[in-house]
Amino acid sequence: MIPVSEALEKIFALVAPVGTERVPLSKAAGRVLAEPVVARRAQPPFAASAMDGYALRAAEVTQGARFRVIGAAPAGEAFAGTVGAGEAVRIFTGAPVPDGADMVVIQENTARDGDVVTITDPDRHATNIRPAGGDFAPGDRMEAPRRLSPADVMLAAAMNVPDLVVSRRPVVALLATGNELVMPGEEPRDDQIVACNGFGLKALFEAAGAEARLLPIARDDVDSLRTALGLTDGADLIVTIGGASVGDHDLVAGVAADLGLEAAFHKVAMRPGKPLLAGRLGDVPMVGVPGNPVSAMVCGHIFLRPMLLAMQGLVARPAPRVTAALGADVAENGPREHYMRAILADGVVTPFDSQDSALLGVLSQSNALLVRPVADPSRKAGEMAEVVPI
Ligand SMILES: Nc1nc2c(c(=O)[nH]1)N[C@H]1C(S)=C(S)[C@@H](COP(=O)(O)OP(=O)(O)OC[C@H]3O[C@@H](n4cnc5c(N)ncnc54)[C@H](O)[C@@H]3O)O[C@H]1N2
Ligand code: MOO
Repeated sequence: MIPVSEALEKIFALVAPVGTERVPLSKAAGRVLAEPVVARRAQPPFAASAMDGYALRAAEVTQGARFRVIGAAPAGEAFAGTVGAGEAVRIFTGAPVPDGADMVVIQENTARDGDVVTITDPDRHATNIRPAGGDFAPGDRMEAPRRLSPADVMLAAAMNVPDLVVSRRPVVALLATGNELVMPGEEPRDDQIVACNGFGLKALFEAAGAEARLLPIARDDVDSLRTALGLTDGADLIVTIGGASVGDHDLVAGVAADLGLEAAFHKVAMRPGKPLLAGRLGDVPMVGVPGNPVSAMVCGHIFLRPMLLAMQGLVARPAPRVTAALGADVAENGPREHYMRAILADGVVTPFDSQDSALLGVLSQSNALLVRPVADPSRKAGEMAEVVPI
């Protein structure tokens, strides 16, 4: 058994960025930007009115001052002339401010009569003009790599860049193994169970930006496993579920070894997740997660998600942690790092009483994993602890 930190290093050593593709803005949200976005123009591209009102000379704004309205500037239609002394241009939000004007008086502070506008409130605390380039200048950059938020996509669009170079989505082949498994919706025999792990992991991987392909369930025999592993062509990562432990029917490590798996490790000092294995099958990294559903998902959060982010060109780093006060006393921990299913709320983390790695209901109610270091002594409520939000 190796420590979690060492296993994670070995996991990162198995992967490299999967390459890039160009996608239109409409498909870019949530993807990892692979090349910087460079602004093709300034924003605003001209000094723009921030309000509906009258463009004129600020120095002339006094109570009751009157201006002759010499034209109009709707958004998208600049007024071509120059605003002189005693003149104003009717202007609307977003329109270019005409030459000669250095202030927009909002229409609520004026009275209009024919082509004359009178100041009714000489409030000069704001010019109501957005300077050219006040947001960004041509050549300004949005740096890569970064996960593109909706606001990032909006910024790229404003920079007049219609498509972006992003990391390809890593393709994950997900292979559940076990004679006891049937697909959801089928009629299980009394001695069978419904395969759920693949669905949880698929959802987790896709939320991390990957594309996950659920392969048909492999039976606990060498031929079935070999066949199933042969269906992983084109995958950037193979993830097997179950059959990772030491029982007579736990064949994954053996079959993968026969197929040429270059093992990185098998067994990690963590709970749950001890039987985790990883290596390289030909050119393709492979990770075998344990069959217990909670173990599979915890390994997903602690190893596979960081791995998939690194494959998309993001910095290879462990699942982010926060600190929180314990909401209950906890007993001393043993020789494996314990990831306890817990609820994190208002800076307090409270683990569930039952931590059996088969309890899907508890996992579903949890929003955090309370991390108990190896050999951590018992702790009192109120002491600080590390937590991985999930
Ligand atoms: N003698 C020992 N027995 C076990 C050890 C050990 O060290 N010595 N380790 C235990 C630990 S810890 C774990 S975790 C499990 C994991 O073992 P496997 O990876 O071999 O998983 P399976 O035996 O195939 O399955 C375990 C459990 O999970 C259910 N399962 C499997 N796949 C799915 C799926 N896709 N969806 C839902 N449920 C699944 C399976 O039916 C079993 O109930 O081993 C311990 N044993
Ligand atoms: O390590 Mo197992 O994953 O406790 O259930």
